[in-house]
Amino acid sequence: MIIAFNCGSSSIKFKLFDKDLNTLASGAAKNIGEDPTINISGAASVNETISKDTAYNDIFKALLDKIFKALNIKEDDITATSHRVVHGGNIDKPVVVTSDHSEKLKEIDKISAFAPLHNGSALMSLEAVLEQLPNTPAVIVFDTLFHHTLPQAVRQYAIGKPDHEPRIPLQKYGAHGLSYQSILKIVASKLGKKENETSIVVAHLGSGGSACAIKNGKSVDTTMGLTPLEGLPGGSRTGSIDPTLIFHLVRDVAETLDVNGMRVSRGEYIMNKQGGFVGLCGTSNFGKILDEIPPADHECWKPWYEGDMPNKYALAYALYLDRLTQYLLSYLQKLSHGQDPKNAIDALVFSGGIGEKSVRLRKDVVDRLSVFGVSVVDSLNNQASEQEDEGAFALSNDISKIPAYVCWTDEEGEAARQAKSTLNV
Ligand SMILES: Nc1ncnc2c1ncn2[C@@H]1O[C@H](COP(=O)(O)OP(=O)(O)O)[C@@H](O)[C@H]1O
Ligand SMILES: CC(=O)OP(=O)(O)O
Ligand SMILES: [Mg+2]
Repeated sequence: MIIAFNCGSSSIKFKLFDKDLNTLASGAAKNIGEDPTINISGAASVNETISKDTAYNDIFKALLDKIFKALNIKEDDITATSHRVVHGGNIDKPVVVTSDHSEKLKEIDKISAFAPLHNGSALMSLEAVLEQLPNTPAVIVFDTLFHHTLPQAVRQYAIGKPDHEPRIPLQKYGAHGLSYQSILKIVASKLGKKENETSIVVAHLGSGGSACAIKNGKSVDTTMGLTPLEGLPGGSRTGSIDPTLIFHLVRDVAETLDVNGMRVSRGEYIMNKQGGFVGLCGTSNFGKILDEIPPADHECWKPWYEGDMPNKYALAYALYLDRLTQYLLSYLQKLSHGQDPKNAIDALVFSGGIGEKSVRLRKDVVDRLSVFGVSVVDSLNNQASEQEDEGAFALSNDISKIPAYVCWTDEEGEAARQAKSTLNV
């Protein structure tokens, strides 16, 4: 069996697979930082809440303990573990670590400063797994790998050379690569196309959200950058802001703080932890935002970009829609590149917790993309969120020039697949 772990910013997800990568069990610690819960489903079921201030690493250890006990797993049952690490810099393949791992992990940890909410915690979690399973190979799989195909003019920032040797080149790396790879596979198969002939625009909207333009199976643009901060706002991330704003917002921007055992500058901490939905309306829970905003026919949305927002939730929602629409429009434009979008783009895909669950957001986004002839059928859009884990579900009929889909991302499946092929097991 293979276990894949996915350490996100607000969740730790796992899936247990048999040797043919059929899912045997899955689960997650969710809402980390707000009201954490642990649930496991499969051969056994676990549903628990955990204390609010439990540290990320302790939540991981509690989850690991429950996985082994509830599912009655013995050390020998596990052939390999797979671990999503968001930032791998220019590392161009998965990395295998065993109990004799410390040098390799130290090397990878040098990149952790470039994904401060993710890499450090993922590596701490990996150490906990290696302690529990010292004889089992662990494979580190990177989000950044999928974006190694970014064209030079997209990868490059408009700035001169650094005055020192940075740990990695200061360029766009992107993130959510395991998600995009899994979505590409699922959507291509749904469309009956080869991956390298499939061109899609994907919005992965979770606690951290990003979008990606995939042309013939290759990432050609994505919204996250040198770090996962760039691009869309998230649960607690600002997304792209004028970079100088932070110098005016707080004094001592460069002073460092301890975050999960890592030194992070105050400026970077604020942009990662006190921005986004938390900064705008005090919660990172998108469900709460949806509950508090006026209905779609309220006058504040007409026209949506001019209206005065009646409350902070409506403002957060309108701002999110504004930024998301801006990126998606530019990616649809980029992939069309002078051709009829119908011939150039196979699908627009919604994914991640928000994209998979929010009927309202999908409808509002698609309405704003109508210039590209994208539309959804309301009854399909309403049904979609109930399909839960059905691969990809079509939201449009033939009227839509570009069909819209919901795709249940399978980052853990992709992580396990990469581990299996790396180890040849
Ligand atoms: N029913 C729902 N409707 C809308 N948004 C939801 C719903 N359930 C969860 N979400 C949102 O999904 C996001 C979490 O998505 P997920 O992809 O699991 O995140 P991550 O992997 O980044 O931790 C959170 O913003 C959460 O509020
Ligand atoms: C890169 C990133 O933001 O990941 P997640 O959405 O899992 O936190
Ligand atoms: Mg995630």
